[in-house]
Amino acid sequence: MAKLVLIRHGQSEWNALNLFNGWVDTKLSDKGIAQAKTAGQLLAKEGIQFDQAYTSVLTRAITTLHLALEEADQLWIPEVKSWRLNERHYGALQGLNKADAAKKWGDEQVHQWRRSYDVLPPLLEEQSETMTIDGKTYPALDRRYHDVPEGELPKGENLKVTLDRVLPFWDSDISKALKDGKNVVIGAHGNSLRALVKHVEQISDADIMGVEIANGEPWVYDLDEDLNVVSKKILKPEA
Ligand SMILES: O=C(O)[C@H](O)COP(=O)(O)O
Repeated sequence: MAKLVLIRHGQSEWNALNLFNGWVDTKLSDKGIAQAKTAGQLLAKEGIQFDQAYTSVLTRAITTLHLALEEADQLWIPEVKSWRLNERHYGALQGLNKADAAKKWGDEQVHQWRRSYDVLPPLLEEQSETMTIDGKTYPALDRRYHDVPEGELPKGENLKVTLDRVLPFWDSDISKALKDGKNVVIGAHGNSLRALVKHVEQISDADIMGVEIANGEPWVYDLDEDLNVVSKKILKPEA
């Protein structure tokens, strides 16, 4: 039996502004920092001893993982970062305000882009290394992606495409650690984690639309040796 803990990053600066984030490398807001620390306290209270951590190459997930592990006194555990755990690439929606997008394209269209399994967002015409919004420049598709296989650098992804690029890393690294009985923590993103949850819980394409993962609330699974879910709970801060 092994434990798998999924933590969506705390609120990012762009979550706070209600902007589509995707692969743009924004930082945690003050609220996000507090949520990450609370996640660590919740994990410490559960007494979970981790063996291995995984995270994306985006600052908001890495910082959340580190703050949570520090609170749980386990910042020392081995850690692997992979672009395959990045947020879903939101294509040409990145940097747009979600409410403005709903006014322009309609609530239903935006809901499909955000929650459906296989509807692609409008794609980027070209990839750029930075993204500037309200006079602030953020890293986007920069040198950290030099190891992405040719043709795989996304211009926009739905959940299906996200799952397709998360799975090779699940198979090569994460599932192996779990099968070795290691307790694993993954610090990642709303949609890369929804993709993993779909796979782990074998959720249908239709039902995954209703799955939401809140910022900074750890999802804790007990998995058997075939990685079937034995139990699951979501740790929530006291109201
Ligand atoms: O990329 C983003 O904007 C968020 O991290 C996830 O956004 P969503 O809830 O619109 O999928």
